[in-house]
Amino acid sequence: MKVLELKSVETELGGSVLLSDISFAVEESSVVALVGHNGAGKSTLMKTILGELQKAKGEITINETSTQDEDFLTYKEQISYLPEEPLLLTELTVMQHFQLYAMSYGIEEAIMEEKIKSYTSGFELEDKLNEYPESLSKGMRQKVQTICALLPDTPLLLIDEPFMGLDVYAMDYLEELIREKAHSGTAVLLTSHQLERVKDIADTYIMLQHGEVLDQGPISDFKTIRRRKHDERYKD
Ligand SMILES: Nc1ncnc2c1ncn2[C@@H]1O[C@H](COP(=O)(O)OP(=O)(O)OP(=O)(O)O)[C@@H](O)[C@H]1O
Repeated sequence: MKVLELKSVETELGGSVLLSDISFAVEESSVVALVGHNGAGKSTLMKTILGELQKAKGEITINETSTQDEDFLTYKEQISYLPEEPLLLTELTVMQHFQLYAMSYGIEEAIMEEKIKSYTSGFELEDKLNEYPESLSKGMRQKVQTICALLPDTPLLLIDEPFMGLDVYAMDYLEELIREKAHSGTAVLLTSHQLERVKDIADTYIMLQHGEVLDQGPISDFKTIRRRKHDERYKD
């Protein structure tokens, strides 16, 4: 099933077209990597899917029925999002952030507690539950935001630069969690510049350039394309 489908989506901001004619689908239980140079439009596309940026044209549908234009609340409830930069609230502790996310997605208390225990142990944050964001390191804040996004079991998980600021152990653990999510049915769309890591977890890729889809296909093709470009550059 197509958990996310975009048809000819266009996004404008301040009179300039940032995305044009974007069409693709993300299937259930799959991981799709959104790749491209700085400024290619990856974060803009994530924000357009979330509805933080309003699309000028096209259609975005979740689970083949819920369109962004018709019932935005139902549409939005089916998405969990990990932003590129942590958006933590200064007045809430780490635990209160988790509770806030769990409550807003209606997660049962026992399930929430079990997940928090498991994720905080995996990310080595068990002793930080009563701390405020200002007393955490950048990587720890990123881990807190990551756990918030992983708590709900939504059909679609959007992750913008998941590995940024994480140490290698946390990156490996997150990679494992993303695989688990996909295995249990979640459709994952992630952006990353860590191409070596991405090619191990993604099933397919979408390459953006200047706000347009330059290329898309199975991740095995992406490896070949990259190798060919690398070989061409160094053949002399
Ligand atoms: N608030 C904004 N107002 C105007 N233009 C913007 C705004 N945000 C982004 N852009 C422009 O949109 C284009 C795409 O930016 P975007 O942040 O989506 O790129 P990206 O692929 O996520 O890049 P990176 O890899 O650096 O994170 C860029 O040309 C950028 O200058």
